[in-house]
Amino acid sequence: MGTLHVLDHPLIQHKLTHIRDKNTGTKDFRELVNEIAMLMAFEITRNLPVAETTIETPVKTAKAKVLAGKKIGLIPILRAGLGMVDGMVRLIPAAKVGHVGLYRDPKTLEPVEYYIKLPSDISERELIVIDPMLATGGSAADAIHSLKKRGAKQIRLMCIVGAPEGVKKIQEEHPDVDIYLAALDEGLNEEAYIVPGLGDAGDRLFGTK
Ligand SMILES: O=P(O)(O)OC[C@H]1O[C@H](OP(=O)(O)OP(=O)(O)O)[C@H](O)[C@@H]1O
Ligand SMILES: O=c1cc[nH]c(=O)[nH]1
Ligand SMILES: [Mg+2]
Repeated sequence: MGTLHVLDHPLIQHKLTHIRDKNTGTKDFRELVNEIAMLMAFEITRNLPVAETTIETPVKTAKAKVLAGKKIGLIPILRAGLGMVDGMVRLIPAAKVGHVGLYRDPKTLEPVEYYIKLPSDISERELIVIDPMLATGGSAADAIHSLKKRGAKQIRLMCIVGAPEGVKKIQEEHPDVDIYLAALDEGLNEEAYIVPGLGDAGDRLFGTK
């Protein structure tokens, strides 16, 4: 079963409090989502492998470390996942970005895929699927199925707020995928919104409410 990691760094938690607040407007919401994504990226790249190299500092020859791991691919789930991309590529500038367009049908709650465009070498990359919200888990589970169908082998899922229902679904359908959250909330309401959550992440990011 994939492991659930809750990244409770104080800076992440402080910023999360602001995006939960209904009085936080679009500009601040967008900036904070990017900052949280960057901090989460910092945490989840902690174990990337490094190799030793030799460089000349102005003072002497020195052994030094460089990243030596697999190449990374970021896969935002549209729309709301887009709000996390800039923050992450500032930390991982060599990452390629693939897009999976999904929306959750408000009546059936089933994800509907409307777009997919991926780097050609996804099977050689460590993929990080990103979306601020993991509610029923339907969207993320579907996106991960799509990636696997196209050859992806190594996938992690990074969301800001998750519900236990969504975590369970991913762990059941994709036991090979580790999940990273900034917070694990109480559950879902009757419209499958996360409680207490932060409302509709896409609408709050793009001002479409
Ligand atoms: O876990 P689930 O129950 O599938 O719900 C989570 C999904 O719902 C939201 O997207 P939404 O459908 O609102 O699309 P949007 O990003 O275009 O607003 C959110 O960004 C996730 O993708
Ligand atoms: O709480 C939720 C659930 C799904 N999608 C959102 O944007 N928010
Ligand atoms: Mg939405």
